[in-house]
Amino acid sequence: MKFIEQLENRIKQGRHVVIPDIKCFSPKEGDLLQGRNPVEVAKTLVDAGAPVLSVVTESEQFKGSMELLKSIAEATGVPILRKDFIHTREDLIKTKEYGASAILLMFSCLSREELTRLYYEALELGLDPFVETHTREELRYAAELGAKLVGINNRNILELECDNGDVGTTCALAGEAPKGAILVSESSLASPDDVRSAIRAGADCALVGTAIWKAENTAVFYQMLCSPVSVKICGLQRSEDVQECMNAGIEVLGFVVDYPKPVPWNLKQAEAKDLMRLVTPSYKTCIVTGGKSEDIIRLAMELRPNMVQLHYHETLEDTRVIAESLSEAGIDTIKTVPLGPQEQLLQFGTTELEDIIKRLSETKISAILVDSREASNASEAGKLINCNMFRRIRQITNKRLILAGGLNTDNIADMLYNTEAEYIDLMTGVELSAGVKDADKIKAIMREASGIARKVRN
Ligand SMILES: O=P(O)(O)OC[C@@H](O)[C@@H](O)c1c[nH]c2ccccc12
Repeated sequence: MKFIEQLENRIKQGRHVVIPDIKCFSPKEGDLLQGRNPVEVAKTLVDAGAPVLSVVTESEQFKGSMELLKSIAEATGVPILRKDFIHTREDLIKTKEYGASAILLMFSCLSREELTRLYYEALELGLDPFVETHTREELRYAAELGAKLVGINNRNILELECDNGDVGTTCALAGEAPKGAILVSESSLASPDDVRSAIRAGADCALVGTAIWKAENTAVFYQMLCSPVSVKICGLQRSEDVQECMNAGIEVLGFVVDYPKPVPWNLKQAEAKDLMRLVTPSYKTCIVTGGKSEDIIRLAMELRPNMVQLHYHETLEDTRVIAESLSEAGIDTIKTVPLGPQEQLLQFGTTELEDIIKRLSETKISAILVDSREASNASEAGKLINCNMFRRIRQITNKRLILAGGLNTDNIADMLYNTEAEYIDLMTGVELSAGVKDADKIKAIMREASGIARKVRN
């Protein structure tokens, strides 16, 4: 039970547990190695914290091998799941001989009788059976079998990863998973947010292959996948700070552009463009702006960020129009909710926070940012928001909720503990002076956000 035990121990520690899939080739994406040695990549992932590994040994479609399994088992020493199309007892014996601790058994290519027989033979040989499902019925059968380690493949493996399955499969099926089993969401997970969605839906861990192989920095990307909290750093103005954020695993890099009021972080469109060009695809860009809807939409179309944050006097109607138009272009909209009564009246015609949140939730925005800093005090040092209020807001919306305003290295641990925020946004709290970020502070924030030093709630 080495594989299961190792996973269980890690799940208890409160970080998101991600099983990296060592996969040389994807029928959909082609060569994933790009000249790298898979054994070295496996070592990098274990050094980055991977508690276990999965190795695809299937040779025709995925270009794996048993020798690869053996080399990785020897080089890393962590428990390994062998992924292949397993049919016979001999396959199991060989799996054990080559150093794996767990074996994949798939409903998609085994009858129930075959799977049941192999399940018990695996146990007898001291291998942890990993039962892979894709439907409700298969999950029900996994429960009847008493499986302790159950995967939901988000894709239909018989289509060799070419179908459009996504984390939605896990969200739809997780409720049906056998109680007490470790539930793994596998395939198609591309970002830390996909991992969070799978875990929010009820998975205990995620198995990620392709996305890890496509990332520019394997270790940093792996750590981002394991971070329960997503960090956004705003007000970037210098190329070295953009680089520091990426090195530290900051998920969202924010640029204040054409803000209608003078603030020290403001960039011109061309300056923002140059900085945003440095951001590689594992990270997301956000422009923070405000003003007239048409200007905001035009700016977004020029700069093509992943998201636009409306942080000025935009009304509910402006927000609706902007979010609608940006979502068609694949750009997410974040709206900052004003906390002062005057701004609330101006933008939403009411001072009832609950109403404001409900109305915003009906628009196409993807996230609501709760910030003590608003248009009237945009350049002052932020003060902390009320944690109870933040938690209350979360009860009334399904939108992502971003915590912002006055967060810094001194208060981050308490604020994360008291709000249970999954998305946080910092600006002045990681600065030496306006627009100059401090790499050490950024790293300290990441340590807290990734759960390494997190207080655990009982
Ligand atoms: O690369 P992805 O989309 O993260 O998927 C990994 C893994 O789930 C997938 O490779 C897989 C799932 N089940 C399998 C069975 C055999 C071979 C491969 C697989």
